[in-house]
Amino acid sequence: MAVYTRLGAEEMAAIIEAFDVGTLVSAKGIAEGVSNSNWMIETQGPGGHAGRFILTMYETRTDVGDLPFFLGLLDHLAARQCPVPRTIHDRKGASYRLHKGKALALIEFLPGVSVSEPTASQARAVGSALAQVHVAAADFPGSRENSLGPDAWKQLLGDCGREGLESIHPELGRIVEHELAVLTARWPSSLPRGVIHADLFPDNVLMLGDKVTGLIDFYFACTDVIAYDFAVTHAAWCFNTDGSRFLPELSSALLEGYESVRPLSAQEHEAMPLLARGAAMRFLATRAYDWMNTPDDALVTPKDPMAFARRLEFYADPGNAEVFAP
Ligand SMILES: Nc1ncnc2c1ncn2[C@@H]1O[C@H](COP(=O)(O)OP(=O)(O)OP(=O)(O)O)[C@@H](O)[C@H]1O
Ligand SMILES: N[C@@H](CCO)C(=O)O
Repeated sequence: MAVYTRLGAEEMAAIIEAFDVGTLVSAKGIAEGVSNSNWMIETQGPGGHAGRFILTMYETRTDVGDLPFFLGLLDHLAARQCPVPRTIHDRKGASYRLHKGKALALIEFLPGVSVSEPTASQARAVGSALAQVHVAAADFPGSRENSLGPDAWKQLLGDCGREGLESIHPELGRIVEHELAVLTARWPSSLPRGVIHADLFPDNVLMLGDKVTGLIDFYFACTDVIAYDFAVTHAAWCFNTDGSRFLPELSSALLEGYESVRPLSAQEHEAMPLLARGAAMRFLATRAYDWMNTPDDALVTPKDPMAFARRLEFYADPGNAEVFAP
C-alpha cells in the first residue's frame, strides 16, 4: 500500500484549493507504488467541468531538492508531445508545495493500465516512447547525477556482504564478485549522455491496448549514458518475472520500436551487452539490499534479487550478445 500520510477531508480540500482546478469532489488513496503517498483526486470546476489528478506526497526516499528536476522534466517532455503527465502548478506558479514539512505535487491523471504480460506490439510502442523521451530531453536544461550508478551498486552489495548474498542464494556472492569486477573494468565512458528515465518497468508505463498513454514515476530520472536506459528497459520487459526465460519477440520489438525513433550508433550496439549487465546489476543491488534490510513485519514485500541475477547471467553469456545486433 502506498498512503503513508493521512490527510483529513478539510486538509485535503485546503490543499486542492491552492491549485486552480475547482473544488474537491473525492480523494482516494492509491494502493500501488511503494515510495510515495498517492491519491486519485476528482474536482469540479465552476462550469461543472470535472477534473482528475494524481496528488503525490513525497516521502523520505525522494529528495525535495530534486523535485525541480523531476517536475520540470515532466513539463518539458509533455510540451514536446511525449506521453507523460503534466504537472499542475499552484496559483502562485509553483510546481510543488510544502505541507507540514513534506512536499506535494498535483499531476495530470492519464488513462491506461500497467500491463503484466506485455505483447510484442506493446514492447514496440514502449521502445519508441522511450526513444521519444531521449530525443525530446536533449534540450532539457536540468541535470541530475545518477545516484544508482556503478559506485552505488558496489556500496549496496558491499553492505549486504558476501555471507548476506550467499544467504539469498549460495551462488550469488560469486556472481556478484565476478560481475562487479568486469563492470568496473569495462564500464563505458564515451557513449552519448542525456536525461534518462532509469526505471522504465511495465508498472511505470500506462497503456490502452498497444498505445502508450503514460510514462510515469520519473523519480530515478538522471543524466547518464542514454543507451543504458534502453538496457534497463530491455532487462525490465524482455524476460518473464523470475528472469528464467528470455522473451526474444519482445526483445526484437522493443529494439525495433526504439530504433524507429532514435537509431542506436554502432558503438551503442556494441556496448549493449555490457550496459545490460550493468542494468541487471543495478536492480540486483537494490533488491538484494532491500531483501536484507526490510523488516519481516513491513507492509512492503521485497522484490526477488535472483530475478535479476538470472538476467545478469543471460547478458554475461557471449552467445546472447546477438540479441542486440543491428
Ligand atoms: N499520472 C498518472 N496518471 C494515472 N495514474 C497514475 C499517475 N501517476 C501515478 N499513477 C498511479 O499511481 C500508482 C503509483 O504511482 P508511482 O509508481 O509513481 O508511485 P511510487 O510510490 O513513486 O512508485 P514506486 O513504487 O515505483 O517507487 C501507479 O501505479 C499508477 O496506478
Ligand atoms: N523497478 C525496481 C524498483 C524501483 O527501483 C525493481 O523492480 O526492482
